[in-house]
Amino acid sequence: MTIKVFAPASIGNVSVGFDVLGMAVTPVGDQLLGDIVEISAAVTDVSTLSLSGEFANKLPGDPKDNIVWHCLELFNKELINSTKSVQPVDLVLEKKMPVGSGLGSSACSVVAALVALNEYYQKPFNDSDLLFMMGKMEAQISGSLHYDNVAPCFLGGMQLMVTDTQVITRSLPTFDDYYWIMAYPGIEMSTKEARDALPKQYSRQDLISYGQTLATFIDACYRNDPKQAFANVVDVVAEPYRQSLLPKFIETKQYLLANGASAAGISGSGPTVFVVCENKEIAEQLSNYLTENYLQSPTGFVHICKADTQGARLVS
Ligand SMILES: Nc1ncnc2c1ncn2[C@@H]1O[C@H](COP(=O)(O)OP(=O)(O)O)[C@@H](O)[C@H]1O
Ligand SMILES: N[C@@H](CCOP(=O)(O)O)C(=O)O
Repeated sequence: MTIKVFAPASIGNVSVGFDVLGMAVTPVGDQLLGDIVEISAAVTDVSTLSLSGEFANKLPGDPKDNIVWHCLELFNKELINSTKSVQPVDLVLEKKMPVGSGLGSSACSVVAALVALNEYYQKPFNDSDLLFMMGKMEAQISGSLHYDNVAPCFLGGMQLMVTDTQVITRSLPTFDDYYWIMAYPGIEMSTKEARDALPKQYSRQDLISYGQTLATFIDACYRNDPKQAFANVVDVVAEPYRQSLLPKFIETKQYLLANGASAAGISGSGPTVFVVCENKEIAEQLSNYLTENYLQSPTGFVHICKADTQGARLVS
């Protein structure tokens, strides 16, 4: 029996909710933007991990340093803790997501691996157990615990991290008519380094702005008021300190907002930019602009996306 799980790209923070808001995205059409993990019974009596896909060559040379391998180790430990027996498995990671891209690349691998393992063992763990494990793995990679990529990648849609540690995340209504452009310029930005660039403390004014814009955004989501929601996609926590690390970001954002974008910002820790568009025509125009002006290497790409409402899923 072979099981294959796909886990989608996501926008960490969505600008207005640093570390507490994230949204999964999927390109319009039938392309899959995310990672795939395949699992089957091991051919020998030891587990293995092999890699394929466009960005496999960007991952650590030793598969045991891969986050997917760490997921296997954690999952096995949890199985043993719940007195279940562990079997050797062969894992294959199809690394379709660029690393250090701001598209939740490590989250895609973590989520696909843990969901595939859970399916293989016929669901010994529930969604909360899995989410805890996903958070642990993401923290190991980025240096601190944040669920804003793993939660939407796993569950789909827009997710708000809540203070109840048993619940962790709640789904928010998304604006289904809107398009989200994802423009990855083809350069790397380490999440850990981008987190280190942030101040340790913020002013009272920033604190008030953060609370007010996030609260207004959530209120607008529930009232289905896209104009108010997207007017509040403002980042006082990360963007002011990260934008200078991202070549062409400042002038690109200015152009996008002056030419029809409802909102734009850094996806996760960058360098990917996300752009919210109220219709397909604007999305196509701005996506052409980004292709011509924001891409900086041949591995860059631009996708017109919608919110991915499914999250991690079995694929054939
Ligand atoms: N399967 C994997 N997917 C992505 N990164 C991985 C994986 N396994 C190990 N890594 C390492 O984890 C780090 C991920 O970097 P990070 O900046 O957090 O990426 P991203 O923001 O795209 O998730 C890199 O050093 C990368 O080599
Ligand atoms: N909230 C995190 C999100 C990081 O997302 P990634 O896609 O860059 O890993 C942050 O902004 O540091």
